[in-house]
Amino acid sequence: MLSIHAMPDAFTKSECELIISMISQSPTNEALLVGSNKDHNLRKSELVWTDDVVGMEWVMDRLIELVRKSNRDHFEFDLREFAESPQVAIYKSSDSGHFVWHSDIGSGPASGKRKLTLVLQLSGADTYEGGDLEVMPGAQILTAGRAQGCVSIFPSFTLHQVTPVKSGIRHSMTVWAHGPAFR
Ligand SMILES: O=C(O)CCC(=O)C(=O)O
Ligand SMILES: [Fe+2]
Repeated sequence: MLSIHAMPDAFTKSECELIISMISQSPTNEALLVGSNKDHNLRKSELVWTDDVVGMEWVMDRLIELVRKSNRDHFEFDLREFAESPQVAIYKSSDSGHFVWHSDIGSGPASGKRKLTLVLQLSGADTYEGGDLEVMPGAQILTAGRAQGCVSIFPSFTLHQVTPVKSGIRHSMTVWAHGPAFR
């Protein structure tokens, strides 16, 4: 099974900047972990759920198409729906934005059915330091593509983390595809 599928130019730089400016007008929520426990040692970021932002339908349409193609070509999981709003996470160096090692499969009605995780790098790679998305599909740690507009897709059970942002601000968008339990 393919561990991480990278699509380097999935979005253009100007599309990423447009998404950042659209979400920057929305109020943010403090990031909650799977199961809604708040623990800043585990995660520190702000979140915007894009279902709450008008004019984002084209983004969702594109993300669905990318997941569909990636799943057809690489994963072949039984996917049925996108049961949760995509979220934009904002990791700021001013509060050491980060997210420690975790899997995305939770115990909630939607988070328990997550099967593929898609992360889109929204910020320009040289606008922040640190903030690497690292994925551990096996014994080795892989660093996801950092280029603006790069999409990384991996099974939601895969351990991954975002290292602390040392300077600047990192924006990313995450969406999950859901389906029946693995068997
Ligand atoms: O921001 C990222 O690159 C990853 C976010 C993440 O792991 C999550 O929302 O579960
Ligand atoms: Fe995650």
